[in-house]
Amino acid sequence: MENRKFSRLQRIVVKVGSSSLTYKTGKLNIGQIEALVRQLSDLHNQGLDVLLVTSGAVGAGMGKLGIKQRPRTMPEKQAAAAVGQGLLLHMYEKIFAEYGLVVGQVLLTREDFADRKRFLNARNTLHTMLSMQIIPVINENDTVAVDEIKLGDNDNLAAMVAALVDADILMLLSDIDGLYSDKPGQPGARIIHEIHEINNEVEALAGGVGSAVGTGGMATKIQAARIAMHSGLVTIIARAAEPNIIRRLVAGEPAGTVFWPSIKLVNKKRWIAFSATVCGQIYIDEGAARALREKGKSLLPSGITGVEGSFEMGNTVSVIAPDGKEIARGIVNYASAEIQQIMGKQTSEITRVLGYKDYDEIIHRDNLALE
Ligand SMILES: Nc1ncnc2c1ncn2[C@@H]1O[C@H](COP(=O)(O)OP(=O)(O)O)[C@@H](O)[C@H]1O
Ligand SMILES: N[C@@H](CCC(=O)OP(=O)(O)O)C(=O)O
Repeated sequence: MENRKFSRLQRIVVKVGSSSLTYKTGKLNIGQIEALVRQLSDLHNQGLDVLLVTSGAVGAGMGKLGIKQRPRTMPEKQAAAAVGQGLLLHMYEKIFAEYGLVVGQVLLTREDFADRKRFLNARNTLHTMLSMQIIPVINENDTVAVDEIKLGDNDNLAAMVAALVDADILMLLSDIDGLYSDKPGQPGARIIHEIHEINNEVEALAGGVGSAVGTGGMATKIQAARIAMHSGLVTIIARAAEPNIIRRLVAGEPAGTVFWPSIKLVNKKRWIAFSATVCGQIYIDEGAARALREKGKSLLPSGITGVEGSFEMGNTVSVIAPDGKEIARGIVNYASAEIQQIMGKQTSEITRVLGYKDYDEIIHRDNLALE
């Protein structure tokens, strides 16, 4: 197979899963961590911007505490993560230091992506770290993240980080060398080398949860690849334990499974589409769906047939076509209670109905990210 050609390769996000960082005993796989750090340090020395998203806090904590089964309750997981995150960072700090590099710990939760101010703040911090030649070592802030604010898996976290910093490539390194056509180990299961579109068939390949310590298996890796593809970056799933895998992938060697990106969304639309919390639904008629999809228009009150959820102006909502499919997400100019009153009406009627008119559009096209 020919070598892959990347249009730009300046900034890379490498995510390593728990299964690759810890042994079955629960202890850290130091050899693996050393091999990863060595390659990342070398790429950093070549002038690439390198960000590491690392799992393994819960796994490492379990090892230290002598817990055999992955904890079920949230507080137990959090306690294990509190212990394990320290161990992990210590290890990275120590090994990167051997190569003369400095790391900085970044712990994120869903809220850091859902709130635009925090999103911009996180982006500034990461950009500043890169400009100061610091290697960001990123994980979810497991010790404070309860269910409601949890991303839950580091595949999605890594994709969101990659989109956040405008990376060129996202590598998801795991205990398996790529996405297989069937459950690995099944007769006839073979690796899929390239994916250009994530359709139902591709999604069906993700056979539930992954290894004993990992979270999400292939399902979350495919979700992550979807985010990355829509954000204009290449995703590769490959095996962490392959010798020199990161450097080989950067060199274009056709290992693992590559997901090629679709059109690049501008930053704000990307944030609307993938990071913002969806606070409600707006249902629209066929005419409005066509105007949005085919003509790139803003959403006006006249095309709206229903509203669900309670949201404020400035929140992100999903826009649903008559066939029940979500066709866009956007930031609303009016609260749900106001939209209830003006839906189906002409723009010229807004003032009469509400007593004021701040905007003509319910969602301006600049704040609308189409599917
Ligand atoms: N179609 C598939 N192709 C490859 N791996 C799959 C597939 N379906 C399920 N898996 C499982 O996903 C696992 C990797 O996911 P996970 O354990 O969450 O890894 P990580 O800890 O690296 O995130 C593999 O070990 C494999 O058992
Ligand atoms: N934040 C968790 C990782 C959760 C996770 O996604 O794990 P994995 O599927 O192994 O990447 C931890 O550090 O244990």
